[in-house]
Amino acid sequence: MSRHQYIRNLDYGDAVDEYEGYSEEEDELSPEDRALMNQGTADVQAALGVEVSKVTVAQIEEALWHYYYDVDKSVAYLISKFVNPRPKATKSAVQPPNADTAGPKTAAAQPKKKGTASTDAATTGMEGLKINDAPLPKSRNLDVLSELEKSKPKKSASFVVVGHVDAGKSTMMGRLLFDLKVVDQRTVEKLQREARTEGKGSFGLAWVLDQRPEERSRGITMDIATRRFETEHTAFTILDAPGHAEYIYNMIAGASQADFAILVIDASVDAFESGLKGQTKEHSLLIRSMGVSRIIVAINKLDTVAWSQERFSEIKDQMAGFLSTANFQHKNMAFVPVSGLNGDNLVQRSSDLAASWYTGPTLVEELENSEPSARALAKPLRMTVFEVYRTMQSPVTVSGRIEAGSVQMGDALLVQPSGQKAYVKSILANEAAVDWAVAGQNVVLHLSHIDPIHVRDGDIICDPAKPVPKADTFKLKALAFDILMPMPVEVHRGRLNQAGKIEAIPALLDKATGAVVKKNPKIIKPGMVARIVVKLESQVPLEAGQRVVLRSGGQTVAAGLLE
Ligand SMILES: Nc1nc2c(ncn2[C@@H]2O[C@H](COP(=O)(O)OP(=O)(O)OP(=O)(O)O)[C@@H](O)[C@H]2O)c(=O)[nH]1
Repeated sequence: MSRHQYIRNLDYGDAVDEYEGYSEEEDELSPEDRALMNQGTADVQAALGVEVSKVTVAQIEEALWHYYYDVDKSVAYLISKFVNPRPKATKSAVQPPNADTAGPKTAAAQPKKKGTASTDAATTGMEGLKINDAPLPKSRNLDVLSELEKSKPKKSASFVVVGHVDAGKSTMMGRLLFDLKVVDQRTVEKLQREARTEGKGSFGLAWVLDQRPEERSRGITMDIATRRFETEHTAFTILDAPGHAEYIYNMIAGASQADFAILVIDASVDAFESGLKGQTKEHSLLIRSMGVSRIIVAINKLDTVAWSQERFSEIKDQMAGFLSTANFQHKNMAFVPVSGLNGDNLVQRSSDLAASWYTGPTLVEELENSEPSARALAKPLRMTVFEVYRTMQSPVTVSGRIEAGSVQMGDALLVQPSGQKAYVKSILANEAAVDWAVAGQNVVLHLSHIDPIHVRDGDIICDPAKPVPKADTFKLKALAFDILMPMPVEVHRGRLNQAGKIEAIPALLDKATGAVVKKNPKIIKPGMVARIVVKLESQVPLEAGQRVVLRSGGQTVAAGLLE
């Protein structure tokens, strides 16, 4: 049964009216939803293991309701909220991540408590259930570009953290957040204690980002973890990607939202060499194909080789050579020697005497030196939906990054591929309610006048006057990672995954100029660039300029730009 079933079956106006008259005794859920809720509660309790005593059944039900019975998301939320709560906001310049994306508000989870008839609908979130009978949100018809010009907001940038499995990506980001005081000492010590208890002593810092029980028990990242921090000049969003080959589709989703990348390399004996054959290479090629041009290479775990400058230089030289063949320009590469575990050269320069040979920028300084990609401010609105969930403000709340254009309160939007209209009730950017937001910002939109069944992770929200078209066939200018020929493939664009096939290869192209070298080649070898035609099993929102990755048999076979 669909996770949206309860919402879909409701006539929202009636639901609110009926709500007034329900008695205490009635079960607030339909039998199907009660079954889903009971099963979900049991699954969440099992996943929480020994931590289950810290969470009540009501809190579990709230989380399940909010996340449409998604057990993983509910567990991640409950852990961050009740098992390892974040510290209260400090006066530090560094801001905590967006609270609205972090999970259900208590009141939001109450809409089905039919017995509490006297409760104010606005405080229960019931108001949010009226989908088609509420008045349309009012627009102030702002000229967003001139508002932007006037407000001169802090620069915002997103970066994806990639690299071979176990290179130390999550540990480094956990440590960075700790050193920037986004995460406090008590929380880190607690995570370290818990990690030790579970025989994962070295993963305490990584658990700041890896919050799912399965991630913790396996010691690997499985999905993108998003956290936010601010420096003096920039509001950054971290997209911590999984290194494990099995979860590469989540890494692709992260890379598609990034302005630049941190590539983490394990410098310890033999680890760099095996990583280069594995995800180091694949991730570098992928992020470049996804349009990321600035790369900061964090050469990590230098504590394990006594801060050998020779090892750093050896890795730096090999990586610079490899990255330039992957089409990164030397001026867009930076190399920082670090120990993510100890915090050397992340926020503060290393105090280890053995590391004194390095006098260059720290990792954070290199982040500050990175220019976000040019924003397509004047283009029509395009926003890829990262996640859909319920909040007190709206049963259809979406988070994601505005890739092009702008959005303001009261705007009418079109959701593709469902083709349904929605309106913007309110907007959150950098945790604060705002009247408008522009390309490059990660935002939360509270939508009205749309049923949640019509909005999915990976959808595109666009301007109804200039909608993104839907298609099931597209032409791609693709870099081959493997041999290409007419064959079945999986197509990845942001969060969207679709089965399809390479239907034709009309041309082999010159890598530098894009000119046709040969018409209708039979196969394309790795490293070549070709124009290929891909057919999908169903229609999805597609337009020129989108970045797409093709995979087959568990391998990335090509990536490129829609023509
Ligand atoms: N000695 C040392 N160990 C480190 C350092 N950074 C990470 N580690 C260890 O390396 C292991 C893997 O760290 P993670 O942060 O989980 O690695 P990851 O790259 O995020 O892993 P995946 O996301 O699953 O690919 C853990 O045991 C860490 O404690 C470091 O700078 N020095």
